Amino acid sequence: MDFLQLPSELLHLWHTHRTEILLSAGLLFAIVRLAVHWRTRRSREALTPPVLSPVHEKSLPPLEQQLVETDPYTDLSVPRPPRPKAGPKRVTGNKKAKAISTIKEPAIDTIQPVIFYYTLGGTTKTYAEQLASALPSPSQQILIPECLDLAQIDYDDYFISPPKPPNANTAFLSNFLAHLRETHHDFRIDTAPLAGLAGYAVFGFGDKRQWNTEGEGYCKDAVDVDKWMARLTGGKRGFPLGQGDTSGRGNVEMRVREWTEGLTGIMAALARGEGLGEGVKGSGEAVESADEKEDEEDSGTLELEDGRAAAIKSKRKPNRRSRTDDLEDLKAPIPVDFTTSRPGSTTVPPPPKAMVPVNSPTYTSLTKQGYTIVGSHSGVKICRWTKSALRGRGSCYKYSFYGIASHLCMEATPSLSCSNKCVFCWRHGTNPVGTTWRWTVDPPDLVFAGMKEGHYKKIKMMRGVPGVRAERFAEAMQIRHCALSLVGEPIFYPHINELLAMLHKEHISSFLVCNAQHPDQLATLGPVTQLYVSIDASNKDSLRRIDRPLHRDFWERFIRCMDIIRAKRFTHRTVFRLTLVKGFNIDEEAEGYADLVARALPAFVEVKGVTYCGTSTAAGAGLSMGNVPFYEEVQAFVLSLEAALQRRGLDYGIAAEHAHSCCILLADRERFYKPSRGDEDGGRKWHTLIDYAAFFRCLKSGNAFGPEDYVGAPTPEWALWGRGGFDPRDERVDRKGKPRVVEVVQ
Ligand SMILES: Cc1cc2nc3c(=O)[nH]c(=O)nc-3n(C[C@H](O)[C@H](O)[C@H](O)COP(=O)(O)O)c2cc1C
Ligand code: SF4
Repeated sequence: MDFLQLPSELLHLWHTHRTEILLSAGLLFAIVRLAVHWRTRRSREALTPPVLSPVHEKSLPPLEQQLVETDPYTDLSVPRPPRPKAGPKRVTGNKKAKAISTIKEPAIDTIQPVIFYYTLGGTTKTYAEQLASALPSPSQQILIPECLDLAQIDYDDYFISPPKPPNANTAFLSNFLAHLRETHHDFRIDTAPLAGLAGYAVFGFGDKRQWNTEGEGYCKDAVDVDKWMARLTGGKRGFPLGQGDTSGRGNVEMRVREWTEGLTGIMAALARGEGLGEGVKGSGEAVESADEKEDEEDSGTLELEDGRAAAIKSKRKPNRRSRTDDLEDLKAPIPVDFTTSRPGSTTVPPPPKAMVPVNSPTYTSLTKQGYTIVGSHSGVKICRWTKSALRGRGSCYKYSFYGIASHLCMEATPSLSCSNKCVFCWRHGTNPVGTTWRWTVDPPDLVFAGMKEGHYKKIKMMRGVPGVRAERFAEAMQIRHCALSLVGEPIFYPHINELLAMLHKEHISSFLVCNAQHPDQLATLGPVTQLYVSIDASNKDSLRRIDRPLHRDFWERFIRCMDIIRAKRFTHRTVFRLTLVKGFNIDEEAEGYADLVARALPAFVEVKGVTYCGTSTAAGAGLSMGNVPFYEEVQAFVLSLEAALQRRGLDYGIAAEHAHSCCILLADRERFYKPSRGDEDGGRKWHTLIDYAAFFRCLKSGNAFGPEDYVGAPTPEWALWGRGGFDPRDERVDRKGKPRVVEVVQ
């Protein structure tokens, strides 16, 4: 063969045989290759024909027919419409978003699973063989799995690329990785030459005694193989990377089982013709997307170039109102009190209607923002921290303060409607408002079931996202915490107590946030794991300016709520949540906040810098980036609040911080700074974590109980005031997904 023709020959060969290269995956560990036979049965040749087998150029469809958009929801079995005849160029419709991959997936007829492994000591081989026998029993669609030792095969037969591996054992793996990398970068070969595969998944075995965290190299090669396979397949990650610790300290058998079950599920879905399912494809991009732009309860902070942290919400384009905007929204800014009807009024209230009707602009808008609307008035959405935790990149501040693992947390609300129009709320123009419940009411079991369904569906969509770990993914399929906040006012929902009881019955903890505008509902609220009340200002004028409440008697309602919180302090774990907005509610208000604390005596006071939402409503309220406090300013405020409390004889101390979220926690020292249970001589420590199991035990007992009965382990060292609050076991990344050094806030 003319050497100069080699590149074009290789390219030619690739285009001829790409369709026969079926499933792949695996390494060190195991990559599952699912071979694909075309529905047309035109080319039922050998899986990996010899490199120099005859080329039938015309048997390939034209290249453009292989190109489709990478819409995970695209039904790939639907044929493309015929190309229109050539004519004058006409530009119609919207510009399409850039697709991740442009290679058409074939309709799957049969699946040939192939397990590749690489082993030094034999462990991986044993697991690979176990996996082969655990996969679905062979059928017409799923064939007997092949188990291949990467040291024995020719890469070119499976992972197209020129270099051959040497025989040396230890160098083998890095050669394999180099092979994958070179294939990806080889200009003669498509950047995603394995895109014809049905999918792949990788499992790595590591040893945590020596390589404790991923940062230190735990399962490093598997992480790399997973990344390269994502690129070579154009994002065909079938299941998140699995990892097993063979040191004897981790439950490796369980990890393998979870991963195998996940893989089996995907293969079954492929066999049913559902492809890799709904979700975001593993992009395998060099810069992985850590840039979650959507809004969520605790949107993160941006680190500024000078090292300072500020709670900044990425700027979003203001929502343009359509002419058909929901009437609720148009009414919203006008403070109308529906609760105090004039005596003798003859107005007949209109019949109840759905709060968020399916065909309303509000529904469309919320859905576009990523909310799943449940029934007619509830919503669920996975927050960015849940996504971040699934990828081992850190949980929200509630993990540092109270032990909430974000990947186990569901963020939901049973009432999308609220009675305030807070200036910093990023849902303006989308959520309905009102002062009384005047909508149809969905039963709590429907609300609960819908929330769970919506949440799990969204979690499943994370399956192919780069960096998601199989272990966390499997754990996330069991909700453990529920943050009832999101948008709206949860205690507005007439069956809130029943809903809470349903959560607790399934051992899902509840954090409920209310806006201190519904004293009657607050007074009758049943058990909640942690009860928050938003304290957005320390005096009437400031509250009016910030929260823009719809109730005329908003201040009286607020004060009544303070007294109820005080009365509940021995039955509920109460928390004041302060959101600091520079120029609105910080300056000289520490004394006012201290008075409110003295009145309500909450167990905890969380102080958080506002996140800027950049909406027109916020701008209209005079809010700009200048209103976002720097972390140093939040720190200074907390110190002055602590001093103001001390002056009132209140023993609150600064317990913990999460600098990344611009959030600091004060706690009642008398109740939560004490020796650990069973270690009375160990000295006093902050105990802000929650013992969730104890909470459910208390509930089950049927006896009266209080916050002291479910105090958890001491607050972790890294979360204490002055330590920053980022779990060192998680990898910290910047917005481009690059590793970042954790800085300590002094
Ligand atoms: C030469 C060598 C290098 C290793 N490097 C890593 C590593 O970088 N990260 C890790 O988590 N484990 C590492 N390990 C531990 C292995 O991944 C672990 O012991 C695994 O169970 C070995 O599987 P095997 O018996 O199939 O070879 C290494 C082991 C050997 C022998
Ligand atoms: S508590 Fe849950 S919903 Fe709230 S930020 Fe944390 S993970 Fe997200």
